[in-house]
Amino acid sequence: MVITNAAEVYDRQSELKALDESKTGVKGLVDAGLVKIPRIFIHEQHRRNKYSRAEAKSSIPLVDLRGIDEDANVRSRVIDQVRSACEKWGFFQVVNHGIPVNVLDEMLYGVRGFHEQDPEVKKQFYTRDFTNRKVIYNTNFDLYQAPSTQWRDTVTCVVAPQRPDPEELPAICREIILDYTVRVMNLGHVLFQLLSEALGLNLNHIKDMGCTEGLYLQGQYYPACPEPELTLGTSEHADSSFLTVLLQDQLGGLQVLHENQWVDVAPIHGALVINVGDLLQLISNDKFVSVIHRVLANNLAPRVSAACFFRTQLPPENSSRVYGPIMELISETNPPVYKETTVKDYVAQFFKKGLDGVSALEYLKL
Ligand SMILES: O=C(O)CCC(=O)C(=O)O
Ligand SMILES: [Fe+2]
Repeated sequence: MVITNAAEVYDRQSELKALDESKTGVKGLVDAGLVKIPRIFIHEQHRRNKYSRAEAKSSIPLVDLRGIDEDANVRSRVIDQVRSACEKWGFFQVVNHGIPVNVLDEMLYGVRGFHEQDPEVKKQFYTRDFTNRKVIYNTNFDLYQAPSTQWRDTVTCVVAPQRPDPEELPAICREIILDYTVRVMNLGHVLFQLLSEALGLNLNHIKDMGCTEGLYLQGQYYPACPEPELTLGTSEHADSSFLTVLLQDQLGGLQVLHENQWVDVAPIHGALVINVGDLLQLISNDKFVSVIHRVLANNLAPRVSAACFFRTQLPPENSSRVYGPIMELISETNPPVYKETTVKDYVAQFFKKGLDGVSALEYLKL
C-alpha cells in the first residue's frame, strides 16, 4: 500500500500490474470509455509546474541542410549552426534532409495503424523483454520503476546493426519501417559527420567509434486524454542514445528545457527534430548537451511520433565496447568529466531509474 499526498490509500503496484496485464495499454483504457484518469497517471504538481513556459517566440534552432555537399561555405555555416545548437540547446530541427515528406507522413500513418489495429493482433507483440525481442509493444518501458505513469503506448523495433527479417515486423507497418529506417541511417551518417566536424574532429571520427551502428525506432501513441493537465505524455527525461531523430505529427506538445523554461517545439511539416543524447554528451565531454524534454498530454486527438535512436539495443552488439570522453577533446584545462562505460551498462542504469527528470549521466561523473 502507498500513502499519497492527499492521504488516500491505494495499491499502486496492483494498478500497474492490471494495466500491464491488459496488454492494451493506455489506448485500451481510453477505448473502454474512461472519463477520469487513474491515479497511477497523476504526476505531482510541483514537478509538472517546476518550470514556466517560455514565450511563444522562443524556439529551437532550424538548420537547412541544402547544399552542404556542394558548397564549402554552406557546409561550414551549417557546421557552425550545428555546433551552436548542440552546445546551447541540445536540439535543432532540420529541413532539406533528403527524406521526402510523403515518406514521413507514411511513417506516422504506419505508427498510428499499429496502435489503432485490432488489439488481438497488437497483443502478440506485447512484452517487456528488451534483451531478446526485436519488436516490443508495451506501455511505459519503465512502468514499474518510474514515479508516475505516462500517458503513452510504444512499439519499439530494433533495426540495426542487424536488419530484422521483414516477417518479424508488424505487418501493418512493415514496409514503411524498413524504408524509413534506411533513410534515417543515411541521414544519421550525414549528421554524425557534421557533429564530428563541429567538434573539430576528422569527418568520420564518431562513425569510426561505432556510434552510428545501432538503431531502433519507437512508434509512440498518445491517446487523447480526458484530464491532460494532471499527467504527461512523456515524463521529463534526456535520451540515452548518441543521437535521436524524431518525427512528430502536427499536434505539438513536445517541450525542451532551455534556461530553466519549457520551450515548445513547434511542429514543422516535413522537418525532423534532432537531439543530442546522453552518450554523445559523454563522448563530447560535455561540449554537447543532452537536454531534458517532455511531451504534454492533450485532450484533442491522439498524438503520434516516430523516434529513431542511434544506440545499440541488443546484446552482444552493445556489450563490450567502452565509451568515454574522446581523447582529442581532453586537455589539462579540459579534463575528463565522465568515467568510461559500455552502452549495456549505461542502458541498464537508465532502465533501473526510469524517467524521473534526472540525467542517468550523473552516476558516471568523475
Ligand atoms: O513523442 C515525442 O515527440 C518525443 C518522445 C521522446 O522524447 C522519447 O521517446 O524519447
Ligand atoms: Fe526523448
